[in-house]
Amino acid sequence: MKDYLHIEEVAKRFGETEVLNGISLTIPKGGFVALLGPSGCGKSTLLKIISGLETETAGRIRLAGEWLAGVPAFRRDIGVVFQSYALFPHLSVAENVRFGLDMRHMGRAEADDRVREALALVKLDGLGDRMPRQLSGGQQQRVAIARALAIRPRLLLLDEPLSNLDAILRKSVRVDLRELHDRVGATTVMVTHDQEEAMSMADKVAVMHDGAIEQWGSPEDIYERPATAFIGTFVGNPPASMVTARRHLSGGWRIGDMAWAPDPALADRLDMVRNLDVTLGLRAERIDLVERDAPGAFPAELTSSEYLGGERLLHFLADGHRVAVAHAGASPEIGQVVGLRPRTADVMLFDINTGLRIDAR
Ligand SMILES: Nc1ncnc2c1ncn2[C@@H]1O[C@H](COP(=O)(O)OP(=O)(O)OP(=O)(O)O)[C@@H](O)[C@H]1O
Repeated sequence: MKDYLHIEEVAKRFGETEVLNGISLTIPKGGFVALLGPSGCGKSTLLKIISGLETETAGRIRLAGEWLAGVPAFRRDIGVVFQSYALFPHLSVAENVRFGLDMRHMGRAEADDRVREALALVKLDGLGDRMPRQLSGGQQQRVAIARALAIRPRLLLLDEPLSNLDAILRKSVRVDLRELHDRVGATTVMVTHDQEEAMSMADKVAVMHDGAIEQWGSPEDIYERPATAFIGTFVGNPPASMVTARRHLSGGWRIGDMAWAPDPALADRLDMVRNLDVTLGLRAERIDLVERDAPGAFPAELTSSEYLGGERLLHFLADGHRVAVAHAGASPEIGQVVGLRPRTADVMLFDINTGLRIDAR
């Protein structure tokens, strides 16, 4: 079912404040979608509206063929996992997982089976009698997921599910979560502000900004073809560096006050830009370090260097613009001026005024 979850023009206002302005999304059965955006962009509000904990001001939502308007949260068969896990501290692990089943007045034997099945799914078999405080953070998070899965939800909603875990655990749990999603055939919507999490787990990502979806695409689309400069600076580790190039009246280009002669193929692309100024989006792994006056390069001074194991992330200043470069060879000295040559085909061009990407590569 291609439009298993169908969100149509959903808007939300709190008083005068418009938090969501007409969100539309369609998610197939079995899909794993991430809502990615900075704090305050409205992603949690959208999740709450889907789950029935908030009511939309306008628009409508259909799940598995059923319009949800007026259907209370507990009748939607949606499993929700919040950032804080919200386990009941005075209930055992099994009782926590059972909670939604008791709410649905499920018979004891069937509920016992479901609890056992859900705990096995998250690999916590045998820990049903423990209390939440006797579990690690990662285990508690899995109990919260087991509780959401026990009701065999039509939809699984995850709100920043990994944010309470330490960095190492987060990386392994994100693999576990994705595998679990595939194994149980769930359909999942996850909210996160962490681009790495969104890109590594989801089939499709909705990048949200100021209550709207700025781009909807696969992780590759979002990384390779960001629709706006905002997305370029939000996605990627490190994010793309943004550099303003200015057309010089006597021909050629400048970066700040420095003359820059882009290689001919890039110059052709730049020549199609109508404005005087253009924003170049440069990915750290797609810039070569060369002699300062090598063809196609612009000069930049090394200001700091981070060792990342295997390679370094070098931070340069090019006449006021910060540029990050991933580099595996020997590092220049701090303060040294070298040439940075962006790989022509990988340079992203954005409109200086609107931030929209100019050319389709
Ligand atoms: N009940 C409410 N009443 C008034 N304003 C609210 C309410 N809930 C959320 N907001 C506002 O709506 C905006 C979006 O909030 P939301 O929690 O959806 O953002 P978010 O993208 O999930 O951010 P975060 O990652 O920080 O949770 C914020 O400006 C927030 O202050």
